Amino acid sequence: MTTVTESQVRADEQQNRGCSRKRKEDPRFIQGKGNYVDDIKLPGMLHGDFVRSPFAHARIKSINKEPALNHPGVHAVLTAEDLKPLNLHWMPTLAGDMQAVLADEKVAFQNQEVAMVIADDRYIAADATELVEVEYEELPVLVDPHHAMDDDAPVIREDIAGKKEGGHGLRLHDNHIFTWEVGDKDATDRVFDEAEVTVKQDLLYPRVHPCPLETCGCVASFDSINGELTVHLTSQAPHVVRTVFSQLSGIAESKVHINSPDIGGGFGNKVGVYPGYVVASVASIVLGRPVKWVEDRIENLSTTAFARDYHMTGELAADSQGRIKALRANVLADHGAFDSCADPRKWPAGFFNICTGSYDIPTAYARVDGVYTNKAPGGVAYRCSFRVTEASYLIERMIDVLAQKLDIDKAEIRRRNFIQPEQFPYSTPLGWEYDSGSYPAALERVLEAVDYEGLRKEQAEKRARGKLMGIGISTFTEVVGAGPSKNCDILGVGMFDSCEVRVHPTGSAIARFGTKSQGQGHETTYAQILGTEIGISSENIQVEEGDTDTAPYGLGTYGSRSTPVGGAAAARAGQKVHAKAKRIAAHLLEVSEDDLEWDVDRFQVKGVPDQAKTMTEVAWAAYNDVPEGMEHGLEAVEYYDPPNLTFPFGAYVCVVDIDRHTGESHIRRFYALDDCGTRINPMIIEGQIHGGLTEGFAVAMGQQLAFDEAGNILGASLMDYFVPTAVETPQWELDYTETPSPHHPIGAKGVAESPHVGSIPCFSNAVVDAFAHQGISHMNMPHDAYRVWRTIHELGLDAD
Ligand code: PCD
Ligand SMILES: [Cu+]
Repeated sequence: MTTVTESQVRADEQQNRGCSRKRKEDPRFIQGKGNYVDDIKLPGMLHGDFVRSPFAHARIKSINKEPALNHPGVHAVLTAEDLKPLNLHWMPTLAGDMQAVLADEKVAFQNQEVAMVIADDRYIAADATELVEVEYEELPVLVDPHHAMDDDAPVIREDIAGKKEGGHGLRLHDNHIFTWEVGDKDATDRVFDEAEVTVKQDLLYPRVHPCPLETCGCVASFDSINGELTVHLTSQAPHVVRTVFSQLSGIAESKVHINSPDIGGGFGNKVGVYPGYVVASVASIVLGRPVKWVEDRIENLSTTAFARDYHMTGELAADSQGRIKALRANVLADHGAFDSCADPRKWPAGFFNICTGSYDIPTAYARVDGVYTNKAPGGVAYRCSFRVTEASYLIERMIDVLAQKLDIDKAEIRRRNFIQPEQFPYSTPLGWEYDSGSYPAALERVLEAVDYEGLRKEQAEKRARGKLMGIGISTFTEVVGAGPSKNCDILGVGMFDSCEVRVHPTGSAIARFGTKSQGQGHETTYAQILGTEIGISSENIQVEEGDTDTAPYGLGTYGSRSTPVGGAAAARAGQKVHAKAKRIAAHLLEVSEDDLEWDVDRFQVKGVPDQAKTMTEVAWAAYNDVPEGMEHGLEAVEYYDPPNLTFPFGAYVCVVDIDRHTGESHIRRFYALDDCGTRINPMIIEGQIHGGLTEGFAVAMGQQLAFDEAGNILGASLMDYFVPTAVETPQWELDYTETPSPHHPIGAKGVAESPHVGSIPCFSNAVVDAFAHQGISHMNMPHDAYRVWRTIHELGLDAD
């Protein structure tokens, strides 16, 4: 009895896996001691700022740098002409396309980078950008992707005009990028032809932006004596950047040093390589001084990677009982002027083929066509594992559309279609193998928690009185943790991830990873994973990421891959340390390994708990008393290539009251149950879910990057772009179930994106549900007050 309690006390003191311990990184963040790129100041550092195009599509007739060069404090003005001799005026994108680093003879989106002014400080640089005289000849502008493939559409990319092959296969038009098809088209068509019921709906997922609080930036510093390039940069994937920089510049990868310091939010915006990084690096090489480039808010919103812009048509075929027989999805994807979508190389539409969701749909087919338009490039996974948000929106909206058509309750139709727990591992018709899930239980738990029956009764009463109340449900499945390297790579590098851990003589440790936290709390949670495996406290394990000189190679943090891949590497590296420690302990105790048992932080002789060696003792011995033939030291390295992705899921309910005079939505309740398998730090998970739900609320209720007919971006500042504060943000109610991943070493799945992926359709479903009795089955996002009011007004519901 006493020993159990006593080891429990020791386990609690370690604050390892499962403990809601406070975040180790927070003392520095909350005391203003974080170190962000813009905090870095090097001796002799200069500052760059871009001259950007006012037009969305125009030919550059001439550029006159002289007036800017004559301005005091200006050191250089770089244009595409200056980069040409170095062959750096274009750069390859992650999607197999090329992107202009500085506009080469023409511009193809508003605010495109045309020249960089490098000056003594940021203010001089900004002033001097206005002195650079650029003569433009305007060209016809293509804004609407639906007209991209018209015969008379303006050709956006003259550099590849007439090319029949792109980075992802055949091109059908000069503005066409790729067609991506998955599933069985003929079989799907046949099911639709014979189906009792079919529904079809156009769904616009507008262009939005991840909008991290810290914008993108870098400080590039070239050491001409040793030929080494150091770049401090806001990257979610520093090692990939190092490889790209080495390939672009011809500098040996060992002489390229990329360092991502603290990052103030990434959300997918900081995955790609931006022109600013390249031009600042060139400027540093040319001028022999460090050069800093940091975007302002408008530059961030209007030029660095956007997300979504998916113009989708969803179709379901079902029987009269609402059992789905087939799904068909057609998507037109607006990728802007260059295809710099950040997806694993072989996945031009990301993981959009998760669009069959949590449902047992026997037959399916999806097609995505990417096109060029005169908009900024991007296509990043804004809190979503590569187009999963779009997929989840499609299926969660479509199942509601079907429910309304058949007049079946929206919870009931989900019940009738769920993949059942005993069907896992489950193979989907579009190619995934879901590792585990327990969907019906999650839904029932949530319905009970919110008193779903009661809410429906209340809604009926309110409707009778002319009031608008909506109940939204979303029962989504996410796919996170890319990997497996056999089908996921970035520029040819397989998507494994890594952990290196070293236990010091006195029993504390340092661990380094190939991922990169942007606020997620990796310094805490990785330490907790390692702590449990090794048997030392998370407090005594220092976690480092982001410096490519010291961290092992890894593919970075996005797509909620850190826990599924980096976390797995941590667990396995910890297990390797444990195995060696056990041999040392056996040697110290003079017994065979088989006679030892593990208890929280020590090896003890079976049945004789007094004879034990703690990890602190073992660590010391690793440096002075190891068994014969064993190397000294106590460390391990793991490069983990996951056998599959992980499939977290959830069940959400949203209750909204809509004011029929103003169109304003009040989210009265939002109940979110998430299942991410084994939970490492419940408090961090709660924070991640709050963040994801808030960003989901932002997207569904207000975010949009809109353009006018001339391709001018509308509202690219925080005056217009909706970033909810505590004032607008609803109160979240959280819950969980725990279905471990069968293939992850400790059963953990990712969690950070799930609330975003799952909540957006839930908000939409709630808003639409408020109008269901009026025959409305879909409304496009964002559901801001004006747009909702327009629907109310068209229906005449605001009369009196
Ligand atoms: N089971 C479990 C899971 C998880 N966790 C935790 O949580 C977190 C998270 O995780 P994950 O899910 O794995 O993820 P990651 O990878 O780490 O991260 C990423 C994500 O994350 C999120 N979140 C966040 N937060 C913050 N603060 N910030 C940021 O920026 C951010 N971002 C966002 C995004 S967008 Mo993408 O990139 O789009 O794709 S993707 C993303 C960490 O800490 C971890 O550890 C735990 O605990 N448990
Ligand atoms: Cu995505």
